Amino acid sequence: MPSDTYLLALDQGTSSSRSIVFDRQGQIHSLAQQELPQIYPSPGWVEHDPQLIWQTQLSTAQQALKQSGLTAAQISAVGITNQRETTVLWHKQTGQPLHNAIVWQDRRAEPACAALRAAGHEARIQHSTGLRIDAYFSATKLQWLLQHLPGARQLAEQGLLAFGTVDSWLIWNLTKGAKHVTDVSNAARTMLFDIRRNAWDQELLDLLGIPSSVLPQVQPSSSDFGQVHPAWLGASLPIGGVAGDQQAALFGQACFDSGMIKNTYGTGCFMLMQTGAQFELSGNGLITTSAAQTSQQVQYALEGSVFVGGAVVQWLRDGLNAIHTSGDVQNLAESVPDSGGVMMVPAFTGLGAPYWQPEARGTITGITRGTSIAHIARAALESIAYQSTALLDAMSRDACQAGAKPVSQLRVDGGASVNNLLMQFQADLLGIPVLRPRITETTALGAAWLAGLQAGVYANTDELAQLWQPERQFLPTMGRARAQEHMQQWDHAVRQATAA
Ligand SMILES: Nc1ncnc2c1ncn2[C@@H]1O[C@H](COP(=O)(O)OP(=O)(O)O)[C@@H](O)[C@H]1O
Ligand SMILES: O=P(O)(O)OC[C@H](O)CO
Repeated sequence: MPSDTYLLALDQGTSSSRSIVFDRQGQIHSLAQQELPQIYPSPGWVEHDPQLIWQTQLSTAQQALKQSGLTAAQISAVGITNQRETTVLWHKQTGQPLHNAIVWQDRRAEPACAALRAAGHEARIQHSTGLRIDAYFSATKLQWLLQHLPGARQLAEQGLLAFGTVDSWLIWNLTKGAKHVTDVSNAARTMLFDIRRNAWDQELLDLLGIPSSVLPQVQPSSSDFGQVHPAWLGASLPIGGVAGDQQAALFGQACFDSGMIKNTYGTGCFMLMQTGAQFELSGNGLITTSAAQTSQQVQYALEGSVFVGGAVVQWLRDGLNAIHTSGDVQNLAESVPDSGGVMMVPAFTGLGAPYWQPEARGTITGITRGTSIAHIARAALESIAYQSTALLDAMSRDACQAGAKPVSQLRVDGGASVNNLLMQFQADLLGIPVLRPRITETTALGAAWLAGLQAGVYANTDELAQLWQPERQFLPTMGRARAQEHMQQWDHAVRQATAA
């Protein structure tokens, strides 16, 4: 392969659409980004306009290509990564969406989930999909659309409707309706996909009243997803890689071996551990999901998510006016030697894994007359590391119960991973090195790598593992006894938040 080979990654996230041109070494050659408007029709509901998802994504791809100074013919392949679970339903003949996309954060399907739990389906669903029954996943969002949109069920039964997560919707548009496909890592987030057999779960489809004609065809994450129509980027380009954003980040962090873990510190935090071909159900509050697959060979990951990660810093900025920009939090927090006994549990919307306490609410405890806003900022920052430590502890327990080696390092990315104070405290609590890579755009990089493998730009994952390099390593400096004391204080604070 010539060294002037490039890959284009489309990264469709919750708050923005981004496109990045990478060179063969994984260096960013050009990047374009556009905000995506959020729609909140009623409390707990979150929607996106599917046409804006498509238009912003296309426009950033065109911009990134233009800025790169390359011609489309110099791009070897296109990779797609996306916000997961978000549900789109469209008409196969007109290509028009029937409704806004229902976003992963949307809670409208909670009553349907409660009914499934009450009817005793939890174990059956977890056994096949690896998931807990929750409105977060696509299944009950799709069920809601089919039940509430006039004529939708009839159209679906006539085979005229297409359901897709955001990757499917983008591919449908990029190929001008030639492909209705998805990859295993996105299918795994629908709560309709049997991740043991790598196939849609017909029994579950029947239970939820979902006609199989609406479903996309499922492929390995690195495979032929069709061609971008020449009308869009000036040439026909192969789409060779597709993965949900968190699985793409696991891939982009080169976590190819069982036991390797990455944590993405964005608005929330998403921690994934590669578990290889072995399907394991967590005994410690995590979910099992498909990792990106480069062949028909199944690959799994354990996943835990923290609902409020970097968002606690946004709250300091927008809710408390304690800082001007998110980056200011480091100086403020560093102006005091520690949090002075203050503990913050940012359970603004309940607590996710491993606690699963939807009713919990945020608390700040340990305030004295000497407490300043700096102590609160430090406690807020530390809460991100505490929550992530609880996830890693759960993963370590699962790994240990499965007879795996102890976790030896954590790879990090996402907006808040630039914060050195946070990363050092994370390493101190965990007692293992925290590694921040040179390229922190690991989500897009993962999609580019998946596409590059399919296009023959890279021979195998060993070659990709060589490209991954740390920019900085944070080594633990705190004694283990002190770290455990900290975690006990955190556990105590969580008990207070869940009792509130
Ligand atoms: N220096 C910083 N220290 C701590 N948090 C930060 C810093 N810079 C940005 N953040 C937080 O990172 C988050 C944005 O990260 P990003 O990866 O872009 O998130 P997302 O993909 O969820 O939109 C915001 O919640 C922001 O408050
Ligand atoms: O778009 P992000 O980065 O907020 O990620 C969203 C996740 O995929 C939701 O599961």
